[in-house]
Amino acid sequence: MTERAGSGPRDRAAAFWAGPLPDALTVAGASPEGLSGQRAADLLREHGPNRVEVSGKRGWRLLLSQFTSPIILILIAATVLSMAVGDLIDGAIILAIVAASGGLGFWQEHAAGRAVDALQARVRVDADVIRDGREVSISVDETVVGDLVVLRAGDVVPADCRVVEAHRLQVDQAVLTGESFPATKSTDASPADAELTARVNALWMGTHVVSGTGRAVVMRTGRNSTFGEVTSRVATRPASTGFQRGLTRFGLLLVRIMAVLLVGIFAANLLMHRPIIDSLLFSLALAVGLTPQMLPAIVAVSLSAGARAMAAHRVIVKRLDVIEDFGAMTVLLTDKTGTLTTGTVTLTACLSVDGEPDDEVARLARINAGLQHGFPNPMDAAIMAGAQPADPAVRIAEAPYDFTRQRLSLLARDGGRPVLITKGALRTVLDVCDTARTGDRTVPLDEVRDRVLQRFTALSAEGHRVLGLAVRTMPDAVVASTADEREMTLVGLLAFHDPPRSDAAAAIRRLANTGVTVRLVTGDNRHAARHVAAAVGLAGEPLIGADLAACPDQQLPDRIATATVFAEVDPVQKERVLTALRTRGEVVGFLGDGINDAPALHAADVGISVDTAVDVAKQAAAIVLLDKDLDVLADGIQLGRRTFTNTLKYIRVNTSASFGNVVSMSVATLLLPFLPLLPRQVLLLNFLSDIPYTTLSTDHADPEQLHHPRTINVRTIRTFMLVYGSISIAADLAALAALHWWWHVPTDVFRAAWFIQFTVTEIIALMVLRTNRTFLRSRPSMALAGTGLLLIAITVALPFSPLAEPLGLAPLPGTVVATLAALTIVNVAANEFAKRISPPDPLTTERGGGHDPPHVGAGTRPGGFGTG
Ligand SMILES: Nc1ncnc2c1ncn2[C@@H]1O[C@H](COP(=O)(O)OP(=O)(O)OP(=O)(O)O)[C@@H](O)[C@H]1O
Ligand SMILES: [Mg+2]
Repeated sequence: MTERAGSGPRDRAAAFWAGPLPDALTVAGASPEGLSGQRAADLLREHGPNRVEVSGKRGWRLLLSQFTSPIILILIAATVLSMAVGDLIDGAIILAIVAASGGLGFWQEHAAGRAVDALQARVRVDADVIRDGREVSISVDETVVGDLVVLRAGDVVPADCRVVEAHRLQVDQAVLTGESFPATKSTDASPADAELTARVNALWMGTHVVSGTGRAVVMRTGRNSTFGEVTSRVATRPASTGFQRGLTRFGLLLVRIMAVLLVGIFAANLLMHRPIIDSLLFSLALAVGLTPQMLPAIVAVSLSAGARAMAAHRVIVKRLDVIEDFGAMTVLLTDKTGTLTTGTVTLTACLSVDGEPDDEVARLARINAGLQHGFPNPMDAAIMAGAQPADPAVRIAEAPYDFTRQRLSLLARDGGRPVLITKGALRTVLDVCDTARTGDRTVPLDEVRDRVLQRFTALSAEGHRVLGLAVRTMPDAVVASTADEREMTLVGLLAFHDPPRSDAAAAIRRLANTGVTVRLVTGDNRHAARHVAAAVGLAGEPLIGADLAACPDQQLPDRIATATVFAEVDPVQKERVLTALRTRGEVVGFLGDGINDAPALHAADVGISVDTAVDVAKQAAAIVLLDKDLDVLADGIQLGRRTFTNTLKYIRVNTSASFGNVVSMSVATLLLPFLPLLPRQVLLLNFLSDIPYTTLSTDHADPEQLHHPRTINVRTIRTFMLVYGSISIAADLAALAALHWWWHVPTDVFRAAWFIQFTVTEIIALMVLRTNRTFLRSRPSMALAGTGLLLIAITVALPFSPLAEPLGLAPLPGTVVATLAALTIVNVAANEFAKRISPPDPLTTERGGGHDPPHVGAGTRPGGFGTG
């Protein structure tokens, strides 16, 4: 990646990885002692928060965006043109209605955005920096150029930094580079023209520390960072969630229909020698009626309402657009420790190779756990719990724990000589041992191997987590590397207890009852995995990491089809399992809290973490649970489905009544000697019928609508459109026939009557088609019913009001009112009848056999872009 020339801070910090460190510190205005709190505060005020701002238009930009759709722009231009040639009043009315519609959308979206900002502030991702000479935790947003950042495993790299100090610092850069193996960082200089991956002394915003420790100085923040640059360059990337992709396809469908109608109606009107400007405005007004221009506001409002409802259950939604995918989730893949188990690990036994309790094993374990400098973890904490005052052993060096090797080695001076003490998953410890200590003797490992494995299996099957412990004396050693983990002597086993959560089984059953299957994926061994799985009601033989590794990508989806438990997997395999499930057409949620869960959290449709998780997991997650409680997940899923169901109601009105109205008007232009409605009436109708949508997010859903995972399905929308659109059109044309050919009403009465007719069909679509039940048996929310009635009242009153004159409406005679009322009853009956044959909400879950369009975007996850 090459740096673009420019000016300002970007330019000064360009190629900050090249050249001597002191120069870089000067450019950043940093010192090895960190910034003062005052200076940092000044910088923050001057340059703004360290944020990339992926989306979220606010203020003026949001307001403007309500008017920037091409069709609205053309309409405004045409109106201004009509005003120029004389029709001032008419034009002004049109502009007023367009402004009011835009204002309504803006107000809705704005309020929704504000509410969500407040919620999201409840989950904070921290950075540790040196301020005024002391280490403090601040929000990642508050880091400024020049800050000295302290980094440990599990930390998020808050901005682009230059390394000042590194101890076996390993960083996962997959977010930027896609490479799944961690990169080693050091203070070594990099050439100015080095590739991104070759800049060993640079750290990038958005990446995270996998192991080791270090310090680094912030060189670029926010949008000046490489991550910010990449993100803004791909700002127009395709919608990321399944639901968003569905909406996009629905939008395209409408645009296509609209284009045909627009041209058709305009041409027809011209052929019938109607005034050009009027015909143009009429066609444009119809086109506006067909574009679901309230959709962004509806979606924003219902998502924010959903997020607020979830917050009441202590579930914080960080990325709003996943709410619907949350409701669509078919598989929940979960980590073991702390989610299915209580996460409070206790050390229950330190055993010799012969299976006897052994103090020496306990002592060695404490040296290993107590002197390690890697990240804090429950196993080491359990070993140290209640430990005696410090052992005389002295730390020399360490080969820190990593998730692939699954071992932790500590080199210590114990009784005068350097000893390498290694503990880890038994399987991986045995790999590096060739002898074992039994009694006072050291014997070849093979002599005891079977006995050890039997004991290990028995302990694991009882639900213990078992580690192996091995030693090797290393005279004169001053460093420890993973290569030293060889020719070791097994000295014993450590058994830990971490009981399954008592509520897990019930929570899993509840999820299963609502169509979500839970699958377990863990780094722990197969026996322990099997035990915990059985305890929480998940059956099945575990599939092992080694089996996964041997399976090529193309065969993986079939291989994992029936597996419920995955054991002995490393972080990369967690992600592979997840991706394979998505390829199968599943909508996959991933629940995890460790550094090793970050890749899978990124790759999931719905990444879920907990507030106590490491920072990187919290950052990667789209949803954060404030309590480690599986039951709230089921609640959250219900809310996601309700949000989805309500959004679908809007789409349904749009595709039946609104769409039907447009077709009816197009047909009417051919049948009538005059325009069926004036352009301003079409726009007003459109504006007024938006009013009930402002309360749609409060609506109730029927229990059966929440019972299964839901996804948007363009095919069923098309069927729906055909059936219910036709009914609506038939009703409109029946009204037309009665008004024009039977009653022979004058033009303005006709328009007033049709205006009411159209509103009524929209209300029917909203109230009748919101449920598969008979409409009287499904109660709408008070707010929705209220705004619906308000809309009818306004529409019926309009022709009798002083506004009737400028709007071109006239009062209706009683006979016409009676006809419309009768038609309405027939219309409702027809819709109810159609519901028996073709339910408006088919409640199906679309799950393709791996080739289904909803998942073609599997590779384009947020954050998953290449180096460009
Ligand atoms: N601090 C440690 N020292 C030595 N070995 C460890 C340590 N932590 C974990 N291990 C070993 O590595 C294995 C994998 O643990 P890891 O935390 O990577 O898996 P995980 O998938 O997060 O597990 P879980 O599902 O239980 O959360 C453990 O079962 C254990 O054998
Ligand atoms: Mg874990």
